[in-house]
Amino acid sequence: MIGLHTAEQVRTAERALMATLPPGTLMQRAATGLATVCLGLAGRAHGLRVVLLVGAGDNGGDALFAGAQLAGRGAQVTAVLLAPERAHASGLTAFRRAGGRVADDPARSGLDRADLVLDGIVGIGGSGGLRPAAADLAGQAAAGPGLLVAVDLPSGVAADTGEVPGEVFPAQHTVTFGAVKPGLVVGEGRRHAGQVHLVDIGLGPHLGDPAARQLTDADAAARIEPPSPDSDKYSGGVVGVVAGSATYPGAGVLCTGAALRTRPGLVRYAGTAADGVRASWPEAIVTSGRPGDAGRVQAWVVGPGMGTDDDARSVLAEVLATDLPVVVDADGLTMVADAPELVRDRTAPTVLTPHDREFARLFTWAGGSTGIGGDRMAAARRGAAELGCTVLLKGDATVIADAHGTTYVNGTGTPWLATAGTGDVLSGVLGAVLAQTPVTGLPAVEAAAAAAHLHGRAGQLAAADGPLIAGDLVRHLAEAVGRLYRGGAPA
Ligand SMILES: NC(=O)C1=CN([C@@H]2O[C@H](COP(=O)(O)OP(=O)(O)OC[C@H]3O[C@@H](n4cnc5c(N)ncnc54)[C@H](O)[C@@H]3O)[C@@H](O)[C@H]2O)[C@@H](O)CC1
Ligand SMILES: Nc1ncnc2c1ncn2[C@@H]1O[C@H](COP(=O)(O)OP(=O)(O)O)[C@@H](O)[C@H]1O
Ligand SMILES: [K+]
Repeated sequence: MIGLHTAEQVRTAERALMATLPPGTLMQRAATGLATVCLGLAGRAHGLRVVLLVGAGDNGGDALFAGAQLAGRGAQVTAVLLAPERAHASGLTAFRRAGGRVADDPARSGLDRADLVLDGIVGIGGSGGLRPAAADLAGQAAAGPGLLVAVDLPSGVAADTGEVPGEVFPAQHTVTFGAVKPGLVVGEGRRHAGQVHLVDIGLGPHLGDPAARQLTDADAAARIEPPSPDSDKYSGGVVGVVAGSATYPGAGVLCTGAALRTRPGLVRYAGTAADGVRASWPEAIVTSGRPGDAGRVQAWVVGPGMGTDDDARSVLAEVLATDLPVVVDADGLTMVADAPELVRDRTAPTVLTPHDREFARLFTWAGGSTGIGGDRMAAARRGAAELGCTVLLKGDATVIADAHGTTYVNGTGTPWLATAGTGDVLSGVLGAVLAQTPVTGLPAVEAAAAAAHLHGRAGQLAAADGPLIAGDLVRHLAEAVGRLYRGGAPA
């Protein structure tokens, strides 16, 4: 499990640890980790042209000490000081002593021919959009040829939320210290962090509970129960699917297929796309009747492509009136927006899986001029609390939150998933994981996080050779599940 810790949580842990160590120890650990990652990325030190962008705080101190180490290994290192009189004093002394050069004029920093640029402008001490001089340097770095490495956090990204209120240093790599900050993996910040390298500076015992979490492959595997020798087709949990329509059977086919491929015990389908579903999936038990005619299930998926007419509304109400876990997606969400009490009054778990437009329709405060806003974790938590459910807010970093504030940020996937029908597949995967929860006892928020993780991995596999369509995702689910269980080993 990867814990995501806010700036305040990191500072609290740092204070506790620093009290036990000689002054400067943590910064030395951070700088040594940073220099080590940089050497690994560059593959050499001698002759390497490095430019440090140095702000007035400890983030700049990290850059200066790391720059000193690189200079000591033969790199040609130039520091651009944003506030020369406030630059980290001992960092600057060490840097000069190691042969580093301070640029007299930011315009002649060498950013136009650097091999490597370290962004030490601002770290967890930042607030608001980058100030003009810092924004200008970030822009020059982005325009130049150097590999862009952010120190702790790309300058311009809000550590706790991933909001980017102005200009930003567009990092290709971020070397972060002590703990991964949410802003590196969620919202817009994720798009500017590049590959994240976590340097252990010893904070672990002092960190406490994270503000949010991200599952690893092993975590996801542990949350999707494989069959055992005493299993039968019912013991993995039976999934019920209400999706698609006579005119548009596709959503029913994709959703049913995804549920089957995730955990093929038994999947029941009830709805007007029955003929199409039966033709595609002879393994499913299919009725064209109402959910009540389908037989017993342990979880329902309701909504994708089912329409929003009076019949659809009454079917949705029937499913939500059960005492079973329910995933509500797509058209189901549109109908819940008109009748939120259907969800609010439930005692069994409900998982809503909106994309941004559906989210804005569901929650009036999010539908205003500012929309969801830049803090996607806060938005998902607020929506979940308002309806007493779990909200899975889709995006390039899907956020899952429940009414207690427990939050996960998904770390898998690919932009190729932005294609029609992939959401229908996600709801089928989620239905299958949720149907196990009466046996596994897994909270719905964890089931949803595991489903999003698996869905993203299937997307990565399906996109390995080029563009994917939603059907490819269903076809790659079995391999994705198998890889999770085998720890990612190739098939
Ligand atoms: N506290 C510790 O023990 C450790 C801290 N470390 C480093 O220290 C950093 C935090 O240092 P600080 O608390 O000094 O804060 P920062 O260095 O992150 O930022 C403070 C400086 O940035 C400026 N600044 C703030 N917002 C800005 C904006 N929007 N545009 C331009 N400049 C802005 C401020 O005027 C101030 O000079 C961490 O991110 C990490 O890199 C590491 O050395 C590990 C140990
Ligand atoms: N740019 C992106 N990068 C990664 N994943 C994405 C991106 N855009 C969408 N996705 C994922 O693709 C899926 C799309 O779902 P959805 O919008 O409901 O599509 P549909 O309704 O057509 O099935 C979600 O799982 C979402 O997280
Ligand atoms: K930085």
